[in-house]
Amino acid sequence: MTMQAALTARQNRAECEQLARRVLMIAQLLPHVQLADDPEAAAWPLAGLGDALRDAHELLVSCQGRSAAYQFVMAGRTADRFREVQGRIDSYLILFPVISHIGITRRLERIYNVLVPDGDSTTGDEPSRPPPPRLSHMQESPREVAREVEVVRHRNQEFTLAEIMAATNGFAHDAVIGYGGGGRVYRGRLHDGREVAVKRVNSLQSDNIQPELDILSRLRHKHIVRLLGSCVTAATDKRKKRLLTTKRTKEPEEEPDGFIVYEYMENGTLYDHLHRNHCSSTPSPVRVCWKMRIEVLLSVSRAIKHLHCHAEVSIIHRDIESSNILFDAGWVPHVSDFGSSLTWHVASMKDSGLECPVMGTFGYIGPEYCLRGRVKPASDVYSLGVLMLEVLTGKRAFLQGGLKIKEDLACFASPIIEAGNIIELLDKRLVPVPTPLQLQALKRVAQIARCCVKWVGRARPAISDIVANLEMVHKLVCRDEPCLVEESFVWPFLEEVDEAPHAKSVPSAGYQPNLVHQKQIELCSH
Ligand SMILES: Nc1ncnc2c1ncn2[C@@H]1O[C@H](COP(=O)(O)OP(=O)(O)OP(=O)(O)O)[C@@H](O)[C@H]1O
Repeated sequence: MTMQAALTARQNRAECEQLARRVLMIAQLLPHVQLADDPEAAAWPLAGLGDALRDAHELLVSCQGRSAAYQFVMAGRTADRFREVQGRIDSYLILFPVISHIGITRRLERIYNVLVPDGDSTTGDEPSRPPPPRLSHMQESPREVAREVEVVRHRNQEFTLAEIMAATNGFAHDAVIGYGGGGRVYRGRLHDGREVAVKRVNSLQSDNIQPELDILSRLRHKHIVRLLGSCVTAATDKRKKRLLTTKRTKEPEEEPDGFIVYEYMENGTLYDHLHRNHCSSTPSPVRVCWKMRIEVLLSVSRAIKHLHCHAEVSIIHRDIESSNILFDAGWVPHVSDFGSSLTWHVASMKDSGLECPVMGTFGYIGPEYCLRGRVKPASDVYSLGVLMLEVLTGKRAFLQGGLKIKEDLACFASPIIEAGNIIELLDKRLVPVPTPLQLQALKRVAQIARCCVKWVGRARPAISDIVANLEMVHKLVCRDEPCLVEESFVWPFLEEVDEAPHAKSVPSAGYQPNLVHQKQIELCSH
């Protein structure tokens, strides 16, 4: 309408056309601003724009077909009105880049929120920062959000064998930092100076590489070890063929097939800090600080929550245990070893879990998985519960007597927790005697752990409840004065009863065989 009015105006044509051009600019910019962001948020700075456009249109119409006398008398006033309306429209034009900037920032925040969900930023003594403003998911379809995630998805580098060899100094003996079921792990340095850990997976295990790469490449979380890349050598296919076609008269050669490159975790595993004696003059902070131990548990729970609830496809780790918790140079704990992990789709998930071969580490495997081969997210919760008990007691997940597994930690600790003898349970080695407030917090951790190791998967808490409760515990240890929140905080799952057979066993009275032990021993000997 404005353009049309400007064309037919006979008086003040130059001003009319200038005004029309500005209105046209607004018309072109407006749809972009509304699409780019929340229409409501975009609308409020532009609230007066409609009025300004209406005034512009009226002004242009008023310039049509007036007499020469009218023009002469009104010239000064008309010029003032043009200036005023033009000025108002200009002020809205200036706003467009700002609104567009806000729109872009919000998009980036949304992507960040998807990749690094809230609650993942505060552990340890780090100052807590306010969570980034969130947009409601109602504002954009999940498909659009997924597309954004896809765009920024971490791409893993493919390394050549020569690069891997150079980084590990030709797989030097002194570069070996760990041994796992899959193969050796080497410390290395890439040509760009980054320190890395290289897992060398031998030929018979090489089928396990791809699932681990698929899962890890989807994940970016402060407490999950980061995948940097991989190298699958050409030997893989040839070797497989050879293994299939040749009669095996000798053991297959030791030639490796694949390598996974992770960011390097300088400060070793939680297992080492809890169970190995360090010769270093400075004692491990995990050994000497209760607050640190609680922070480790909170971080691990947050990582599991990310796997179960926030990752693009939900993931069951299947091997949560202390030697799979690694500390980086800043002592930030990271969950590692996704070689046994599997993805699952909530919609297709049966209540009874997924049937699959039993994998994991003795002492940490949930009964439903160990006995019936059915895994579900609650199986990770069981392992996390055992990890909590390990951190509280400083004892290994299974107590070994000679070659036999004597008892598992869940079985040992459950009756003690139920009897309320928390002090009896706590690690008494290097760790200082807890303050009353710490004791209150540790008691809570013990109760959460007890709920996590319930016999029936259904009775265990969801990982989000565990994180919420550990966050309260963390607040408690960080406070100097008694915590008021703690009084009013609800611990819903702590009240539930459990029919767990191990709840009835006698604390530490020698070998207390139960079905899980027997099955674990069976699996172990197998
Ligand atoms: N990113 C890393 N940084 C430093 N050390 C690491 C790293 N990854 C693994 N290690 C070391 O290597 C050891 C074995 O690694 P990992 O558990 O991933 O191997 P695996 O073959 O998958 O073992 P598992 O038998 O537990 O499945 C770890 O216990 C740790 O000591």
